[in-house]
Formats: sequence, C-alpha cells, structure tokens
Amino acid sequence: MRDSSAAAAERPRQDPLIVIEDLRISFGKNETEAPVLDDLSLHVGRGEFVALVGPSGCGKSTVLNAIAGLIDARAGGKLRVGGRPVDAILPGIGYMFQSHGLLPWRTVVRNIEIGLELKGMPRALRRGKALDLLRKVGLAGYENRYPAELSGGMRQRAGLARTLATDPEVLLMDEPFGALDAQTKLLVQDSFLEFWEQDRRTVLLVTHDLDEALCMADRILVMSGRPGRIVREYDVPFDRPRHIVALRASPQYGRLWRQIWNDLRPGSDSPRGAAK
Ligand SMILES: Nc1ncnc2c1ncn2[C@@H]1O[C@H](COP(=O)(O)OP(=O)(O)OP(=O)(O)O)[C@@H](O)[C@H]1O
Repeated sequence: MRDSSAAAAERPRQDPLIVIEDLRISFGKNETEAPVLDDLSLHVGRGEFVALVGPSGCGKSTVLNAIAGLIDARAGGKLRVGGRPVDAILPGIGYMFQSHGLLPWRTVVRNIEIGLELKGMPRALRRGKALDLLRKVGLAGYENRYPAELSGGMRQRAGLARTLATDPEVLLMDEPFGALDAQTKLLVQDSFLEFWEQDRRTVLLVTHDLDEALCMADRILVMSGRPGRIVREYDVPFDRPRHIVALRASPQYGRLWRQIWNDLRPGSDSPRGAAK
C-alpha cells in the first residue's frame, strides 16, 4: 500500500482525466448554506478505477454531480475533465445509479439503443452495437425481453450496457449495485469486474460497500463528514484479474478492510494505527 495521506490524493497523477482542486460547493439561495464540500481535491487518471467512500451525507453524490456538470461547481475551486473546465453537462460522461433507469415500454435492446438513437446513428448500426454490448454484459438472447421480464441483476446489467452504448470516456457510478440482494450483487459485481478489466474505462465509483471498493478499485479515496473533503487515500494492491471470493479470503484484504473501516467510524481522526 502506498502512503495514504490526504496530500497524496492531491498529487497530480500521470495523465489525469478528472482534476478537482479545492472544490467548495454550497447550496441554498446565493449559496448561503454551510458548504457540503470544502477544500476537496482529487485526481482520477485515464483508465483508472477509483472508489469514493465516506459517511452518509458527506457529499459523495455531489462530487459526481459536479463532475457530470449537473450542478454548477464554478463558484469555488477548479474542476476539469479532459483538461476542460466543467461548465455544462458533459457529453462524454456515463452516469449509472442504483436504479437501472430502463424504460419499461421498450425492449432491452431498444433501451440500449436510446442514446445512439438520440445521436442519429442509423438503425442497423445501433442495433449491432447494442447486441454486442448485451453479449459483453452477459445478456445475449435477452434482447427482445422487456425490463419487467428480467431479474434485478439482469436489469442492472442492461442499465450498464445502456450507459456504455454512447462510449462515455468516464463512467460515474453511484451505488450501482446497492439495490441488489447479496448473492445477486456478488454475481453482478463479478461480471462487471470482468468486463472492466478488459475495457479499462475511467471509473469513479461511489459506494458504501467497502468490499465493493476493495474488490474493484485501483485506489480508494475516503471522505470526511460534512463538509466533505478527501482525508485518506489507499492504493489497492491486488493483482488483476481479480476474483472477488478468493480476494476476500486473503489476510491482506482483511487488514486493508479494517483500516478503511476505522477511517469511516464516527470520531475517527487517526485511524491507521488501528489496523491489525
Ligand atoms: N441539489 C441540492 N440542493 C440542496 N442540497 C443538496 C443538493 N444536492 C445535495 N444536497 C445536500 O448535500 C448533502 C450531501 O448530499 P449527497 O447526496 O452528495 O451526500 P452522499 O454522501 O452521497 O450521501 P449518501 O451516502 O447518504 O447517499 C446533503 O445534505 C444533501 O441534502
């Protein structure tokens, strides 16, 4: 594990795709409310998988929303994606939530085609691309089903395929597997991991699930309570491809898990010494 100081989170990375420096975000009229984020800095490298963890309400989703351009973050600090300041909703960003967001009246394949349709891609081309993505997420053969005919895990995989259809450069994921039962979650995480290890797209994942963060990410950033900022950074040292069940059984995994868990405990200020 590399050093885990907050300063490390702020250190420029090779080829950073997302750069946030000293971000401050307040809501309310004229931004008069106490800030949700203050002095928050982070970098995500191109092709890197970073997980963001922190106590409930510390502003994790706000960070993703700011990166996507869904909220105006220009008032305080610096926020750039691919070198460009974020001053509008960015087209190269895919955003995946806990809810799959599929339209119930469209078949799976037609759901996946939505973004391509909006871009004006000819029907045959978009159909080919959608079918290819369905195969990659393990849903070949389900293209003509409706969302209601799929299991929760399959819907989430279809949602992933839909998010990927427009080839976003960055994938923002906000508790994407949070609504799934434990067993389905493990299966979907495993298949997503396998997909990502071949795809290597830039991902920023918000999660409350430390196992998810540890199994998937290259780095884990830990946020403080409100106002949120990055207080710790961990390199996740496990080789890829990773196999979730085997990984969880390793002692090194357990140590890192406890260390991050200690960071997240209320009132924790210097948690590193607590790791066994
Ligand atoms: N558009 C908004 N307008 C006003 N307040 C907002 C807005 N978006 C977020 N907030 C507030 O910002 C704070 C942080 O919210 P956010 O959803 O970013 O936290 P979070 O860390 O993702 O929470 P959780 O882990 O519980 O999902 C909350 O108090 C929330 O009410």
